[in-house]
Amino acid sequence: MAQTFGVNLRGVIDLLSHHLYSSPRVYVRELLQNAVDAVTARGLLEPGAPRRITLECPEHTGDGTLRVTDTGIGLAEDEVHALLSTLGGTSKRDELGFARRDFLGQFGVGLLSCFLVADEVRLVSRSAKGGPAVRWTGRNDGTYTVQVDDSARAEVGTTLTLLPRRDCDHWAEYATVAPLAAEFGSLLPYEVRVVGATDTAVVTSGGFPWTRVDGETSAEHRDRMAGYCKAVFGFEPFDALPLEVGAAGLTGVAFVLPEGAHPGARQAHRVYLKRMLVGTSVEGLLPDWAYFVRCVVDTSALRPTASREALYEDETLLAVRDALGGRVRDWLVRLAATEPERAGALLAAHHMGIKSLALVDDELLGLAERWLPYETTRGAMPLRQFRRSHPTVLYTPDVDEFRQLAPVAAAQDIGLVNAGYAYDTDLLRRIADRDGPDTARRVDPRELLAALGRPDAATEAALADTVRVATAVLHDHDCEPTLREFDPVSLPALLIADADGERRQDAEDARADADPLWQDLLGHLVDAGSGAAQRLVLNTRNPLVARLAEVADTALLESAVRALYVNALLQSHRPLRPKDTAALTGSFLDLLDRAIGH
Ligand SMILES: Nc1ncnc2c1ncn2[C@@H]1O[C@H](COP(=O)(O)OP(=O)(O)OP(=O)(O)O)[C@@H](O)[C@H]1O
Repeated sequence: MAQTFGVNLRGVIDLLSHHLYSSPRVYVRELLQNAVDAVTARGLLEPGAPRRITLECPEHTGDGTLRVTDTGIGLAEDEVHALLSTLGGTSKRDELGFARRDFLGQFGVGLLSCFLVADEVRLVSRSAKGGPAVRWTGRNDGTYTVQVDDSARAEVGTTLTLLPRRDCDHWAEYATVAPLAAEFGSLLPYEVRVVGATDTAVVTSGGFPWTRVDGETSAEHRDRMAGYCKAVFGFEPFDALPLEVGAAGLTGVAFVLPEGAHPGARQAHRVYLKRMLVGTSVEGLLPDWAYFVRCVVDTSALRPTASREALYEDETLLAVRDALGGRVRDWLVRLAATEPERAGALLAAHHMGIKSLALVDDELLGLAERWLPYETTRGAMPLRQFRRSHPTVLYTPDVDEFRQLAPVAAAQDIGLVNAGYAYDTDLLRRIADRDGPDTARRVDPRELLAALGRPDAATEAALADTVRVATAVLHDHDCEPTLREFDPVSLPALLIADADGERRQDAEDARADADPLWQDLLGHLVDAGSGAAQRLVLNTRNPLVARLAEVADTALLESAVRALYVNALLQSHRPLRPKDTAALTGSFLDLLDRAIGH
């Protein structure tokens, strides 16, 4: 025979009330939510019925309790059993179990959050549908009592009384409840009042703060939005974009951060669901690339998680994310067309997000190309500008390589772009895909070598010995010397990597460490290649290099070549291998020894 699960009520109540929600503060939200739903339900039945919700704090009630009264639909005795006394019992789903559009609640567990702060909850209610008033008392051990008592309450509606636990008194105080009610409920459609000893706060304000009010000029609206953003997020926005996604019943405003937000920064949006605050740092409302935008929205179609503190990642949320991302993107494109200066400043401030979007969006690719500055041998400038004087954009995919090649390229009048930062190389590849392979190309260091002039025969002859010694010394470092004359004169030597040679060198290094089986195979690879992995290009225009021709002492020549090699290697920012470090130390000490003399 099939048996049903036994349920330990106290355990379930503890689980739901203490572990579903992140903080006891949410009990205020759940109370407001039930009261709002009850008022809404009554309004559907009796359009002219009063719509009031009042929270009376212990300072006012005088007996240590918090009292929440609403003029809502109330509950009859059978409903009290079916809804209040049943976990998961809710009046807010339709026959098929779907959450009904007009209501905030849907899970039938919210009332349990009262047990976060109270041991006992008392309810007195009179239903708008008729019948006598009824009393219900629930305790955190999972027991409850129901009593029909027609004298308990004359008017239709519900009063809920919380007896705070001894250690939770502060959760019921006016100083806590009034700000919490304001935070969660300021946009609710009915008047919510919090009463303390002498103060009364009406926490609801009517319309959405982002809706333009009658008679407000667009400049006034903009100023008001800037003030609202400052109050909510703490920054002066670069701009405020109205948001509207009809299909998701969404309205709101998106604020663009003024400068350099970090791309890894968490998106933190303020989300209201049917006018009740879900959370102040809800994620996933915008695509990742829009990390520089913060939204405040109200929506009726997105689904909250049961704790009501985050959004459920479903198809609707995906569609909303797409729609809002599209809105931000269109705004960017329009800004670039109408206010190019401002757009340029914004794009420069948020270039990471824009670049990541430009990888998949042609229009943004155009904006990135027109506005985002790149480091080039002609100074910092957008690619569009660079392309005007360089039909083919030569770029290095590596910052270190750029640092090393740029001075030489600039002196030879070769334009070079540093595409070593995030997304840059991919963007240049996209531009080449769009406009043709000749538009942008990774520079091959060897083509730079080809652009450097050969020294005259006399210079070559004078340095023949130097080259011979250098060839022997550099062999150990898988490097070959070459003589060229180039600017800048101050640069004695340039180290250029040869991709084929590098691969061969890697294989050779691997062979040294590999077991015999692999050594053979790697040996084939090593032998198949030709040429060294690197080339040390000695600049014959440099006075130091020129003077090497006069050095007769071979040992000194060797140290000088080693020193030039290591110096060029350091400038290329490539890692030093143990033999390079040894060359650095050896040549330095030898030259020092010679400089000091005997
Ligand atoms: N102030 C009230 N007036 C009338 N009915 C109420 C009131 N508070 C609670 N109820 C009834 O008790 C039911 C259970 O409330 P509870 O807060 O536990 O869940 P819910 O609001 O339906 O869903 P959720 O878990 O999403 O809040 C409600 O569906 C509602 O029918």
